[in-house]
Amino acid sequence: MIRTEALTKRFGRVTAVDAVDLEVREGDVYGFLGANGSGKTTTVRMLLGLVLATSGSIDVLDESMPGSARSVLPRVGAMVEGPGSYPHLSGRANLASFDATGADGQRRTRGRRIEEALERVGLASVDKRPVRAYSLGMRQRLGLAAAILRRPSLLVLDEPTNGLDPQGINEIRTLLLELNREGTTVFLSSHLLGEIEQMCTRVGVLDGGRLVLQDQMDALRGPTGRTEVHTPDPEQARRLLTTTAVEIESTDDASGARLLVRGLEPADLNARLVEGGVRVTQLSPERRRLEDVVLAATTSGTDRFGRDGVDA
Ligand SMILES: Nc1ncnc2c1ncn2[C@@H]1O[C@H](COP(=O)(O)OP(=O)(O)OP(=O)(O)O)[C@@H](O)[C@H]1O
Repeated sequence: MIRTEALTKRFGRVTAVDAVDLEVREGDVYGFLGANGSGKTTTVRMLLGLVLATSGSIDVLDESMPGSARSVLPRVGAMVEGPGSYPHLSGRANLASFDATGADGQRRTRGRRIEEALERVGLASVDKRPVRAYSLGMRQRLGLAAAILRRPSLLVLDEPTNGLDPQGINEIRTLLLELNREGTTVFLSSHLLGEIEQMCTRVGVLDGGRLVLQDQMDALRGPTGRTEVHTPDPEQARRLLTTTAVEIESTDDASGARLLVRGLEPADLNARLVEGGVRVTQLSPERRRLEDVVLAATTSGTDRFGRDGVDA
């Protein structure tokens, strides 16, 4: 759906985007993760033909950008750096005027599509108030409504949850996952690790303009080789597993303690614990956390990334 090769953008002496090879596949929810200033917005703008690349190539929906912008852009729903709208018009009027521009906004279905888009972003009940009276969250939703108005096969969204409260963030997440299930490929940029970890099937990490990591989320969050066990009997478990490397951490929940066990397959470990009379409330292979993977890949570490909904 999106493929770039050696995509580069220089602003004078600053290399904002440095030889980036993106690969976004059909059906992905692709999370484009990077700290503030790492080059996300510049990349997104190049994908959409809003900024010219210094060098490198871009294919979107199998066509070259920006050369094929006229045929590509009507099939891409986009929201970049805050939604643009006419402040004196209502939300509906904004969507109608947006839909009337460009080749594909079929007039016959416009009214129905506008209502459907407003409904999906949670703005169905908006009245005739002009957009200038909207809260930031409402504007963000309106921007998303514009992006999905033409039922695009690809959505490109730059920080789509910026300015939303936790409930709004949740609603937008749910909406994007729903659209994805219906067949829309979603590419979204974010500086929030938690957001990407929760939603995305594939991740690209930008660090100082370079793509330092790109892989399927499942592969990144692969098993560590340890098994995580929750038990109310940690000391008994430790005695039983004397020949095995065991780390014990206490947890706050009622399950007692969390044990990290290396050197035994989960099934064997489970059998041994049960035979030894150790009560087990939970047992599963430990998986790597996205935060650790990103930390290892980036020079700046993860300090400059926001946690879930909270800026660093
Ligand atoms: N028009 C411009 N002229 C000069 N430098 C620019 C321009 N646009 C971006 N830059 C620089 O390019 C680098 C990347 O910026 P960009 O906005 O793409 O990052 P970002 O990851 O989107 O950050 P943010 O999350 O803060 O928007 C920064 O160092 C920025 O100062």
